[in-house]
Amino acid sequence: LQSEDRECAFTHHLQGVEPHSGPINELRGVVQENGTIRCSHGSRCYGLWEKRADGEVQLVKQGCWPHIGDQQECHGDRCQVTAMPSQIQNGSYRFCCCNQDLCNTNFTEAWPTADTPALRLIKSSGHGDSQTGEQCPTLPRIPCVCVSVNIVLLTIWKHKHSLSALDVMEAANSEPAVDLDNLKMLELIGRGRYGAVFRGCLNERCVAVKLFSSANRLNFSNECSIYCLPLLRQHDNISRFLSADERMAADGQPEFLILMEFYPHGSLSRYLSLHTVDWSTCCRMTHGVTRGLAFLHTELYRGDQYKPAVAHRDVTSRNVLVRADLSCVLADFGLSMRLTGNRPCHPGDDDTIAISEVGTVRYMAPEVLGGALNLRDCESALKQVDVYALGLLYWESFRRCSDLFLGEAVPGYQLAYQAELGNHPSFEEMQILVAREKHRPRFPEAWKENNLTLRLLKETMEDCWDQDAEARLTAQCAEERLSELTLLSTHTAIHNHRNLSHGHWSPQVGSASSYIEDLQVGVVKNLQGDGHPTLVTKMTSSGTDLAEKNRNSINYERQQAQSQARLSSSDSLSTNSVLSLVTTLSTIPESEHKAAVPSVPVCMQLTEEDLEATKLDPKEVDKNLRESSDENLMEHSQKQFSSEPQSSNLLLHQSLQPTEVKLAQFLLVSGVPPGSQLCHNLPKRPTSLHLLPKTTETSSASSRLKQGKLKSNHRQVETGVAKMNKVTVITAIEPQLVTTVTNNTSTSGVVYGNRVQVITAATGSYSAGVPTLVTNGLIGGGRTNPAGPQLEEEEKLEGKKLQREDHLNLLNFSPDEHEPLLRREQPPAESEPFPHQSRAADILSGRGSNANNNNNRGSEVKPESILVSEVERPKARRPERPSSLDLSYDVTLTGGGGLSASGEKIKRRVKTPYTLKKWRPASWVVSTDTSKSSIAVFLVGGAATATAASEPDGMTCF
Ligand SMILES: Nc1ncnc2c1ncn2[C@@H]1O[C@H](COP(=O)(O)OP(=O)(O)OP(=O)(O)O)[C@@H](O)[C@H]1O
Repeated sequence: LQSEDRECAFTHHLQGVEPHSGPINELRGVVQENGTIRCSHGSRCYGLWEKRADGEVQLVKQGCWPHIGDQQECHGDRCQVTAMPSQIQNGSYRFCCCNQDLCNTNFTEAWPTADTPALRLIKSSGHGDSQTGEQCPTLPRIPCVCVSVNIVLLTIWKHKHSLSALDVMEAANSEPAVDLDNLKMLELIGRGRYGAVFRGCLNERCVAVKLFSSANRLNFSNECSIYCLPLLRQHDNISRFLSADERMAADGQPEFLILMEFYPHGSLSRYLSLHTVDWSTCCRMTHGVTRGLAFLHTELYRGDQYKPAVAHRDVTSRNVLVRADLSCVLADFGLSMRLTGNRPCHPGDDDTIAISEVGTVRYMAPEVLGGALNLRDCESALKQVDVYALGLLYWESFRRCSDLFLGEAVPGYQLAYQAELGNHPSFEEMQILVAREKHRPRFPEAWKENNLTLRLLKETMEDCWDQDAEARLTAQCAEERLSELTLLSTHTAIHNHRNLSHGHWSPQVGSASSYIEDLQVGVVKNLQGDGHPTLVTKMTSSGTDLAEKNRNSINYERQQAQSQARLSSSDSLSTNSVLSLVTTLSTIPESEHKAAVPSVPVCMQLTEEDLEATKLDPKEVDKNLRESSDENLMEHSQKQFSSEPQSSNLLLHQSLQPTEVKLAQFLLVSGVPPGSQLCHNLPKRPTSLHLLPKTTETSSASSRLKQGKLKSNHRQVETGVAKMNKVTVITAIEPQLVTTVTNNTSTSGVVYGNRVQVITAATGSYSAGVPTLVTNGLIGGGRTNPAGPQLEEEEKLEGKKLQREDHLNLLNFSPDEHEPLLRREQPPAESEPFPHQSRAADILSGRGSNANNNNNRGSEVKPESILVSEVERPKARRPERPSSLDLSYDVTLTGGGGLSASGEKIKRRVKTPYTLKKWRPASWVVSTDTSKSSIAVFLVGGAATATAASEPDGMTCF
């Protein structure tokens, strides 16, 4: 039945769609001559009506409803409105969906009301057997900003972007219109790739106005449509959208505005460039961003409201805004994308091409840079891309945490990879550094100490920016990590003193994703690949009891976990049981942070033992401790932080960690040829940067494979260039800033073509004492120094790597603003190195390979012979963290012969509590005692042959 075509009543007056003219992928069907629509892919029919106060009913939209499974009532043969209208704007909208041909012609209200019979048939006009003869409206009167914006956009884009019923529903949820006639633009406060941001004033309220030129209206509309999603605007960690509008610019072109709450500290990047932060503030900031992202990624149902999962796709420290109380919100949804479960990414779609082409180059995940985004599961893939960037954002933030640099100067603010590639990294440089060389931002020397806090912090970053996208944390899990980190003291007098004396924010306790608190009790379907709703309940606490309650709550969890572990002791299930218990910790709403101030911070009451013992199965700990002794960890840490470049001629045994040696020995004993198998377990860093090694007879197949991949990259990149060209042209007609700065006032002019609009205003608290804007460099190219004055200090210390970059000290101007989303020069000749290779190679070899990278836990280099054998084989997926999370490492071979993790595996990983993960050995753990061990080692490809008929080819299980 799912694949059956359904004929539905169709009304799409807003778009003026003619029969047969609607693209099938937008309308979800083909419009018929008789005005109906034939829906494909098993879509259902839907209808949306507006019922006015005077009782008049007007049809808004009818058509195909592709969101099967989202609404139970879609299975009926009649279009029944089951959601109480009070949930929707003014109680005036009626939505229903159904699964019979033309069942959406009329609707019935399926709830009893005082003045209507339980099932009162309400007629709508337009199709089929109209009972009341009311005329279909050609344009609904929907009194909300989002819809008016969307209507404007609809007329502009006609067939390009349609307003779905869901859009209208979501729009109906929005706030009443704001009258923008009284809006005054006071000061330019920032500029991004898609527009300029002004501080403005509306009815004496300070607002931020984001101005998009007509060329960037797609971003504008996308941002609006995301802000208009149900539930989004209620979230604490999503920037607050107020209104949107279109107006005519001086050049006669339309321009678009988004009105937002004004965040006095500006972006996180700006704040960090001007201030250091203490541990608790830093945790709070990063936790807020993570919480916002986790919420964004989550598909949510509440009553009749549905919020799809959304990928941000441009997570950067510039797209996080800082409130006056230093809490943070996620902003800038111009590139965001809905990832509803029913939204497939078909390879080859326009959509699909766009999927892999966006973002800020600096923050692009290796799979995006390498053109290897997994489009088969784009929902997970895009979330993973966001989490990668989140890891970089953590690094930027905690590097400014004064409590992590006791007794020494806190390093100046740096963007991720700024030390390596400066202010304007090119796509190629990023590709070499991040995708090929697996380089990650370097942890400061001061973090070398392996105390618990630092270890957890570093692991959290590493687990976010893991090279293997599927091995990354989910945003929900990252949020849990941040919650746990918040509990930890940095073991410093400064930190303790601050907590005691200020105590303005008590650490949030609990590992359950706390964004749900805002929604009270909700059914959440939020995990990648996890179709099971999770019921989350809210627990609150307040006042001085808070700390004790938190502690009790944790102890309670510990007891539960331990007793559970006792019950199921010997098999891997015990671990899973512990995991599930651990993930249901109670939570405390952030809104209570301000009020509930424990006299002694929770983090000071908890000892390290408390935290470590809390959630661990003692047997698991014992086992892991044996394999992962402190010495091992220390050794690992030393390797991580070794700044000495390592020789490329190291012998194999020198490049292996003890556990890897164990594995080697084990494999030798098992009769597996080490040369062919071990390389999978070795770090993948090549000794040189030959990205396109010359093909040999023996490696032609794999070389072709690689070339094919590169070709595909080029195709995508070229599209990116085309897009950028558009943007570049547009930039010329965008307002250009002319600013002079005096002590306390700023006079700014905005150039619209040849017209200059001068705005003078007291800069107020926002820019007081801060050189927010100086004489503009934009007209001449607009390159900026995002990092502020501190950076320059550090640049000198950083071996003058950044001196090549021009710095103009415009804090609010994106360093990447004039960079393409993707930019690529001519593809190099096959045998030549990449144009920027030498720079990246210099960085990597001169300073030693990145020691932080969790993917490089072993040695930095590998013997040439192993390199060759790696080139000769298709690259196998590196098994991730076998000892902790994936105790039954569940892998399947895809049709193409590559490995893919199963949904089960992802699910388990997603739910892995940190405390178990942190005990994982630095590398492999192999036990030959199969009766006691729940660990399986899989060797993939090469000489190993399957030992059982059930095992896939090329994979041997020991
Ligand atoms: N609501 C706001 N309140 C205060 N400052 C803001 C607000 N929105 C944006 N800004 C400032 O304006 C700058 C530019 O923002 P914008 O979102 O246009 O660009 P961006 O995020 O820096 O770059 P891009 O759009 O290319 O990602 C931000 O970095 C921030 O400093």
